[in-house]
Amino acid sequence: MQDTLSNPIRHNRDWLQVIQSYVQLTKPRIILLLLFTTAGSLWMAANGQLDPKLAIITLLSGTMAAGSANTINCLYDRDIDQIMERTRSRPIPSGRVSPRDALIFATTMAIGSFMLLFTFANLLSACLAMLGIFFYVVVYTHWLKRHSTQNIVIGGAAGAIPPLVGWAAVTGEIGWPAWVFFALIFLWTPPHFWALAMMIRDDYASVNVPMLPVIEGNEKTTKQIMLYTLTLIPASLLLVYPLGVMGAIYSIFAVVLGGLFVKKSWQLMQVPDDLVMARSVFKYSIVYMLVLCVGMVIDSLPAMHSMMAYVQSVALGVLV
Ligand code: HEM
Ligand SMILES: CC(C)=CCC/C(C)=C/CC/C(C)=C/COP(=O)(O)OP(=O)(O)O
Repeated sequence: MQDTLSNPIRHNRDWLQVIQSYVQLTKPRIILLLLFTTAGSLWMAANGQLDPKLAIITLLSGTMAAGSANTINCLYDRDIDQIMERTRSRPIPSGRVSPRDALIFATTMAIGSFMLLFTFANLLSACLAMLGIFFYVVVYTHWLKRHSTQNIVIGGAAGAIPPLVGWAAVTGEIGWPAWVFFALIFLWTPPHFWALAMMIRDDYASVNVPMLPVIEGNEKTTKQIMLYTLTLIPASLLLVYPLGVMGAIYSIFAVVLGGLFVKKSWQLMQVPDDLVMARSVFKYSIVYMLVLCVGMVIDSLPAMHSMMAYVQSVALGVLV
C-alpha cells in the first residue's frame, strides 16, 4: 500500500488493470456486434429520422444490459471457465475480480440500463432489455447450456432481443420488421456458434457441456449449419417484401452477403473436420451480421431515399 501510494505510475497502472478486468467481464467485442444490430433496428424504425439523443441513450443502455448479462454469465460459469483453456484467464477464474464484486457490477449496470431506457425512451424498451438479461442468464446459461444440444438454438433468442429494444425505443411497440430482424438473428446464431464450437469441441467436452459437435460430431453439425444458413437469404429479404421497410441497396447487401455465407457453409460441409474452414465460417458469420446492419443503416438514410427516387424517375423516363 505504502509502495502504491508513493509510486503514482504504479498506482495508475493498477487502476488501469482493474478497469480492464471489469471491461473484460462484459465481453466487449460481442457487445459491439449486438450494438450494430440495435443500431440497424433504430435506424429502420426511425426511417432515417433518428433523434441522436435517443440513439445514444438506447445504445448506452444496450451496452449496460448486455454487459450485465455477460458478467452474470461469467459469474455463473466460473467453475467450468476455470477448466477450459479458452476461458481460464477470464477475470473471475483468474481471481482478478471476486464473485461478489462481479454481482454488484452486473446489478448496477442492469438497474442503470432499466432506469435510462424507462426515463428517456419508454417502459417497453426497458422491460425488453431486462427480458434479454433474464433469457440469457436463466434460460440459456442456467437451464439449457449444460443440459441440451439445442442449447444455443433456443438460447439464441437472447441475442436476438437487442433489435426489439431498438425498435421499441423509437416506436413504443414491437413492429413486424423488428420481429423479422429477431428471427434473422435467431436463425444466424446456430451457424455462428456451431462453427466456433467445432473448433473448441475438446474444451466443451472436458467440462461436459453438450454442444452439438461434442454429441453428434462434425459431419452432422455442418449439415445443420448449412440448413440454418440457407434460411438467411429469404428471412433477410422479408424486410424488403412483403414488409417494404428496406429497398434496393439493402437487398443487394442481403443477397450478396447471404450468398457468400451459403458458399462458405457448403465448403465446410465438404470438409467437416477442417477446423481452418470452421474458423473461416465463424469469422464470416460476424462479418455477415456487421455488414448487413451497415446495409440497413445506409438504406435508411434520407439521402438514399432521394437518390433511389431519382434513379427510379430516370429509369422510368428511359422506359417511357
Ligand atoms: C446464444 C447465442 C450465442 C452464443 C452461444 C455465442 C457464443 C459465442 C462464443 C462462445 C464466442 C467466443 C467468445 C470468447 O471466446 O470470448 C462468441 C464470439 C462472438 N460472438 Fe457470439 N454467441 C451467441 C450469439 C451472438 C450474438 C447474438 C452476437 C451479436 C449479434 C454475437 C457476436 C459475437 C462476436 C462479435 C464474437 C467474437 C468476439 C471476439 O472477437 O472475441 N454472438 N460467440
Ligand atoms: C438485450 C440483452 C441484454 C440481450 C443479451 C444478449 C447477450 C448478452 C447475448 C450474448 C450471447 C453470447 C455471447 C453467448 C455466449 O455465451 P457462452 O456462455 O456460451 O460463451 P462462453 O463459453 O464464451 O462463456
